[in-house]
Amino acid sequence: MSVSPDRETDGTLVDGTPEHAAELAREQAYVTTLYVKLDAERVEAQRRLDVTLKQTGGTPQARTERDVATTLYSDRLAQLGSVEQGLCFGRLDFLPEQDEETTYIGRLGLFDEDDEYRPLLVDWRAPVARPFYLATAASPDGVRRRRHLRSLTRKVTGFDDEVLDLSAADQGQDLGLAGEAALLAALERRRTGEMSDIVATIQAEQDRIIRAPLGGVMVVQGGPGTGKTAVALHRAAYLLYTHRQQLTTRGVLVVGPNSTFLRYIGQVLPSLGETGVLLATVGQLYPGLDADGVESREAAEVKGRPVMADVLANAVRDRQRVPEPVLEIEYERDLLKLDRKTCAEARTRARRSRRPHNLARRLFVSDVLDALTRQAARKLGEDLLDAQDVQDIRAELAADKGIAAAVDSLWPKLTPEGLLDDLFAERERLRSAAGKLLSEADRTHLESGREAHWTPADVPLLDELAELLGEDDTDERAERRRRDRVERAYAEGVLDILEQDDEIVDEELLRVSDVLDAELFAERQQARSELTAAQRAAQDRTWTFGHVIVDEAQELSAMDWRLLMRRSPNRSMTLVGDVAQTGAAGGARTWDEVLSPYVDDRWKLEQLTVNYRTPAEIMAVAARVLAELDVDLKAPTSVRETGFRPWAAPSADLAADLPGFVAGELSAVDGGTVAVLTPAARAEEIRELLAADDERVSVLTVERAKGLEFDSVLLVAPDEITGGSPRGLNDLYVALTRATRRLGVVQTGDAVPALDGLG
Ligand SMILES: Nc1ncnc2c1ncn2[C@@H]1O[C@H](COP(=O)(O)OP(=O)(O)OP(=O)(O)O)[C@@H](O)[C@H]1O
Repeated sequence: MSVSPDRETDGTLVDGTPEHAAELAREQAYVTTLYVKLDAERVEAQRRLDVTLKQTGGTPQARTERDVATTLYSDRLAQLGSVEQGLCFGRLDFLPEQDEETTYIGRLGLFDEDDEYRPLLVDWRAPVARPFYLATAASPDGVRRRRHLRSLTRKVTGFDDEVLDLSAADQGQDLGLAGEAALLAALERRRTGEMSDIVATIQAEQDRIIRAPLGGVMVVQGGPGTGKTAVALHRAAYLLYTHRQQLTTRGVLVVGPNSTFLRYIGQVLPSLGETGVLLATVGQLYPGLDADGVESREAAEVKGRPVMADVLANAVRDRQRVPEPVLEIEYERDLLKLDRKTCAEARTRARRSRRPHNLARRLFVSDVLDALTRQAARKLGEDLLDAQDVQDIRAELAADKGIAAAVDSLWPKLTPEGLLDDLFAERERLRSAAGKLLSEADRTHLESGREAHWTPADVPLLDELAELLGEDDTDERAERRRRDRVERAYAEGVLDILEQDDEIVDEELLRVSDVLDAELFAERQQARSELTAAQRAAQDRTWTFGHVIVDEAQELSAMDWRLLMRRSPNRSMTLVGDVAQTGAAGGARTWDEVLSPYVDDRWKLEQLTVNYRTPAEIMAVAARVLAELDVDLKAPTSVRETGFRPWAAPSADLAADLPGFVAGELSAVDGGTVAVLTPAARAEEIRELLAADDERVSVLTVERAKGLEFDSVLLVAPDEITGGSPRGLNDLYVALTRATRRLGVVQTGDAVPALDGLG
């Protein structure tokens, strides 16, 4: 290669030189054409939507066509709107022998219709984009150069090149990073309180997880800051792109630990053009409730134990009673009697049906009515009655309020909420249902933690009860089946019409026949009532998702897992977490323990090893805590150093000292975010202390800070954090690893040995 002042020795252009400026101008020109194309697509999608919306009336077929087209164009418009920022962020140039054209990579695919649909921009999720994330100097996959484009609004502000030849193979590749300059720039930026997407800088170990096959259970274990949350969300976007057919109708569920966390990650998927994902906490997975009540750690732990499934099953059985010894019922100025034996037989038959309580009730009621009818008939003189008379008597008995009340007292209709409320409120009921399954102390926790609000740990119990109780919706279902038949016949006709109409099916969108058969179509049409799959799923407890992603999965209890497994009967799941960060008393110690009841050993473990968040200086402190937790656990390797050493300071008077520490950190992070992490018992006091309304400062317990990150972290009273729970050291580890730049420890009490040596 000839030596040029415009070039580094590896052939990359030197910033500030004329050749660099010329190249930047060429990239700007190309990116400008992409935005012109994007604008044209928007105009066209809007035009088609307007035309569609203007159509009114017509046959049912015409209305259906219109609804399909409206949804397609609205989705398309939303997608085109979401990719404005950083539309194109990468470029691949291939080795001459590859005979491949230069490829530009971005947030969605754009094609040139006038040139045989030549790709102008390749969606990051498309297979051809893969070398952008995977190619390395040692294994270049035909790639000669990878370029990261930097931009601000529609202006290209710069680019970073990597030439993938072997002479570069050992440079800065210890961690196998791709696009190191772009990556470090992304990591250095100030945090805003909302997570950003990482499409431009996904690393190879992350890419393999994002693009793993849809089926089966995959666990992604990784230390703090290794990008588990980022990977989980990008995986959702990838799966929706690659398996749209399967996933748009059933939807994707992403479960997070609390609402603060969901707000933090809420913008990532929309920024990737995906809106059809349901983000929820376990506490939100029981329709009609947003269970955010607070209770003691002990009560939550007991509620999460697997034996609670048996306790609840017993509680339901306890409500299926028989008279002791006879129940007398007044009927038409006479007395009918229900004896223990008759009722016990009816109960056995109903239980043996294995139907849920409210459905088995029909059998019980029917047997009891038969017995009462026989009695009433005998009194009237059996010989005088024909079959119709007997049937009439039965119908009258069935309609009698006194008899209904008597039957109810033996086998009542129950709701999950009513039953759980009674169970925790009435000592005797709980004692009977728990038997030896819970100790007296356990029961006291359940009784004493009663609040007006349902708590997150109540939700899996309510869900379990909903399964045990069932809902007697026989009449509704018959009506639904009738509607289904009509809709399906109708859908077959509509599919034919759509197939023939190119106006309706945009080339960039999926062809209707690719994604729908008549059955699916009918299913969608039913739901067409303006709701997305995610919205419908949120209202339907029995909804099963196409894929379930769980973040901070280590925190879930055994009962939470039972609920989630019901939502994913096909076991298509991605579970991300870190067993070293488990804070919940009933959370996971090992993944095997969590999963073996459901999938035995048929699950796959993937690991993430590089920490993108926490600088090496802070990670060195956290690693000491981790070693104390378990010598076999290895902390992830930090991708960068900041040169800033974490500090510790004693404080005998927090009220006097803390505001000053916070102000110091705020100015040090220059517009960034500061978190004050506190033991739960001090949270209120500290919130009052720092009452000044600065949205850059958050006061959080470690539990609430899980999964979040801040430019600076001030950790108050670490000794109270470690001493505050049986998993105190895990909590300390979580707290230390929330910082992206700075860490300060404010000691109010005893020193914590693992933190010795902080300056
Ligand atoms: N490839 C990447 N490019 C740019 N930023 C990244 C990349 N991977 C991760 N990050 C950033 O690193 C930070 C940590 O990522 P994330 O929160 O997903 O980690 P985590 O493993 O879920 O952490 P924790 O276990 O502490 O919750 C985030 O700011 C994320 O955007």
